[in-house]
Amino acid sequence: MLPGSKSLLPGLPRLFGFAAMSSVTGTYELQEPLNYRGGTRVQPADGNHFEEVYEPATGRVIGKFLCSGEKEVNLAVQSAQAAFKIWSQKSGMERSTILLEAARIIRERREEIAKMETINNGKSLLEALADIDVSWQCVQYYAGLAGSLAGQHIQLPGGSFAYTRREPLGVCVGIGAWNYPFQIACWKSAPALACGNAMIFKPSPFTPISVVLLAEIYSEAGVPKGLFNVTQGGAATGQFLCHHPNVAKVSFTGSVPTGIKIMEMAAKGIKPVTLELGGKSPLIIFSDCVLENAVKGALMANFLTQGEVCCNGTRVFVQREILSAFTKAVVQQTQNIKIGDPLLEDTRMGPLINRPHLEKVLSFIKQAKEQGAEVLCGGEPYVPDDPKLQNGFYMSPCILGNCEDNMTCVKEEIFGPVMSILPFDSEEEALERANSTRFGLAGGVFTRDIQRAHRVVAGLQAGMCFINNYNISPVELPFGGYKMSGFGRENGEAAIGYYSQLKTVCVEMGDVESVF
Ligand SMILES: NC(=O)c1ccc[n+]([C@@H]2O[C@H](COP(=O)([O-])OP(=O)(O)OC[C@H]3O[C@@H](n4cnc5c(N)ncnc54)[C@H](O)[C@@H]3O)[C@@H](O)[C@H]2O)c1
Ligand SMILES: C[N+](C)(C)CCCC=O
Repeated sequence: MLPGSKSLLPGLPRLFGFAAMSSVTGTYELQEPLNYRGGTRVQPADGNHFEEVYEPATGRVIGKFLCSGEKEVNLAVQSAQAAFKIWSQKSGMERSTILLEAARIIRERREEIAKMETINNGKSLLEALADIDVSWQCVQYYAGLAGSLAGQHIQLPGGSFAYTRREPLGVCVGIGAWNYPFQIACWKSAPALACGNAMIFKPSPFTPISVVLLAEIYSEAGVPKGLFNVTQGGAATGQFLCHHPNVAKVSFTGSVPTGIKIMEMAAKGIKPVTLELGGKSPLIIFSDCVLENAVKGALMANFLTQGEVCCNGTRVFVQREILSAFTKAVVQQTQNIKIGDPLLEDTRMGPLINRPHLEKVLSFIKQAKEQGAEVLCGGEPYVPDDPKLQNGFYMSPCILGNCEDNMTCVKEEIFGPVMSILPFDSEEEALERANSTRFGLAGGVFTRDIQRAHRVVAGLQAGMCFINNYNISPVELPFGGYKMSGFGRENGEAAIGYYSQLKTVCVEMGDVESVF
């Protein structure tokens, strides 16, 4: 277990029993079709253009796929509708049995899935394994809830009564981002399927591979053919899905600008949406914290998955009395992060997702310098020694000092390994500055003062708050944003409400009293 990690990234302790795996970086070639429909991998029935798939560690193109067109989307919806008829008639316990089997298979195949995730996304194998553990735990958690989904019984005068039924919505669409490809698909599909829905999932075109493994696993576990389909493509494919009249709900994870478009499309069909969007979250470190934990927390808040994490605490507010000690320690530990081949066990930071994104992150750093920030470490392209990695999309993790609230690096989501340090003096000041953003996904506080800790998180305008830790994600906890970071919740019991609808049945036990 990582020191102090406790239940951090559940499953991490298992990792250390994991046999050393030699790196196969630079060898994988994509061969099989990536669409999944009717219980099998298929080539799309039509398409608009081809997308290349990259291995970020080497910069190699490992394959390409045809982005699905309207005809393919229609077929996927038809397939899901047929499966929905069967699945929605099953009892919660029947669904639970199948989902438990899916969770078991994911757990059994965790190393293979994690390896695929690392090859396609670039995150370290250590993190990918933890992601896959969170994924099977999520499926297992909703399998556990499936059997007890129930309504209410309400007594009415004269022996009459009413009851409510929790019913599925129908065919739900899940649209995912590229930073947690397999985990996002599980966070959406597990509650959706537990509630009796079917799902069509469209991953990001940057990371199309691992979600097809999930589709195969659901089939192997025994879901009806077509219950979980994968449709590949980018914006155009996503639009066909969102506009489809037989789609009942859209659950989206991605950026704010795309989230706005998703909401507009869903509005046309009065479809409910869940929006898991971006953030620029604050992490407030008080001078009475356990400094060692606060430093570790700041690294966890900024550098998982190369900083490409929606809920990262990238605005690190540090009380002035400990600014110097905190900055020295955090810079030192950041410089020690081992960058390189993400499939090697001791690598802690892999490449960013692709070349344009790397350049975008570097340009944020250039702009930060122009606006007066000081680069305390990193922020440069990084070229590993291994010749096969030399065209990969690596950079050194960056810490910016001398930051001010109005700088672009402090206001905008960078989605890369860039931490901004901001000194503060009082609690009131820190809270006001922390909330001075259009985002509201997450926030954190490090302090030994228990009253202050609860007071500060109560004041934070954010959906996911941490006290004396950051970026842990047990599946029992609801996760989602305030303000422009979205609405709806994933994980926890709360997600059930977003994948089901209540029917009220009013039962008369006497005679009808008519006013006519
Ligand atoms: N809140 C969360 O849980 C969470 C989790 C992960 C990532 N994110 C956010 O995601 C962003 C990074 O991911 P990204 O670059 O993949 O985001 P993105 O918005 O560019 O794309 C997300 C998904 O939407 C699809 N898409 C794009 N345009 C579309 C359209 N017009 N109609 C339908 N679908 C469309 C993409 O193909 C992709 O599958 C960051 O802002 C990050 O904070 C949020
Ligand atoms: C697993 N984490 C680190 C909480 C990230 C959740 C998904 C956000 O990008």
